[in-house]
Amino acid sequence: MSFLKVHEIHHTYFTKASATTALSNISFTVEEGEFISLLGPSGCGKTTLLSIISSLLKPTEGSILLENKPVSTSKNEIGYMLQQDYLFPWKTIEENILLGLKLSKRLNSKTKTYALNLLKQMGLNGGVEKQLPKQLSGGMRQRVALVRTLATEPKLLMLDEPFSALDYQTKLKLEDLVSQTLKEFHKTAILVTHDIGEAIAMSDRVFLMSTRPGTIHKIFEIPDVLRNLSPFEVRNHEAYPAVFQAIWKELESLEQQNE
Ligand SMILES: Nc1ncnc2c1ncn2[C@@H]1O[C@H](COP(=O)(O)OP(=O)(O)OP(=O)(O)O)[C@@H](O)[C@H]1O
Repeated sequence: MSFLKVHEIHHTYFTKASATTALSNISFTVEEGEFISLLGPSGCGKTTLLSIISSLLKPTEGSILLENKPVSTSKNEIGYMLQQDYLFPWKTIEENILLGLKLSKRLNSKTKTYALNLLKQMGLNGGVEKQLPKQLSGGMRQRVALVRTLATEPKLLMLDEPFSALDYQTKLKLEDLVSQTLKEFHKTAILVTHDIGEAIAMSDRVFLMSTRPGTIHKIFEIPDVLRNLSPFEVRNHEAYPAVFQAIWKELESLEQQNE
């Protein structure tokens, strides 16, 4: 049994005047604890696919199974980390990270301690929990967003360009932190990114998507020597440039086909 099974997904957006086929014939499986990235040109359907996997959007055809069952939106099975942190500005950091637990009626002293400990583990201590989001830097706010995501202990994490609004140095540091945390908690994650380096540095496999309609064009297995390193170490490893070149070449040829 696969942890996540994406089976023959096909999706067309219909409007009164037109029909756009966003995804065609998408099938793959993801194992528990695996980290995969979706990489591809703009408009290849990455966001549509994430929405379908999280059951926020019903596909025209096909099915999604998480541990052999359809995904339930009510059970907090999926956690999100997005480009914007979406923290409530008028709520303290503590209130923000406990919100998911509160809404799902699972807030008790045990889950609260768990969330507050996660905050410390992310290096956010010294009274940060009593502060408001505007008092924190962009990188700190994304760390809070990660805590809020992990606090409800989701089975599957969706990371939709979570680092793209950050400066380069913060982004590299946060990639390391997220990667290390997800490995420690043995979390399964799907990352959407436009950054080839980030995809290689964080993933076990990189799915390259093509456009019109969106399909999985090619799957790149990241070599074993890079797998147990931190994203920062991966970027500096001698095996990294060859993987980068291979994906770059394939992406270029896809873009040429679209011109
Ligand atoms: N609500 C919608 N109605 C009609 N067409 C849509 C809708 N949402 C997306 N599309 C179309 O479906 C295709 C895939 O869009 P999607 O946003 O999933 O791509 P993406 O890979 O996430 O793009 P980007 O990298 O630019 O964020 C595009 O051609 C887009 O124009």
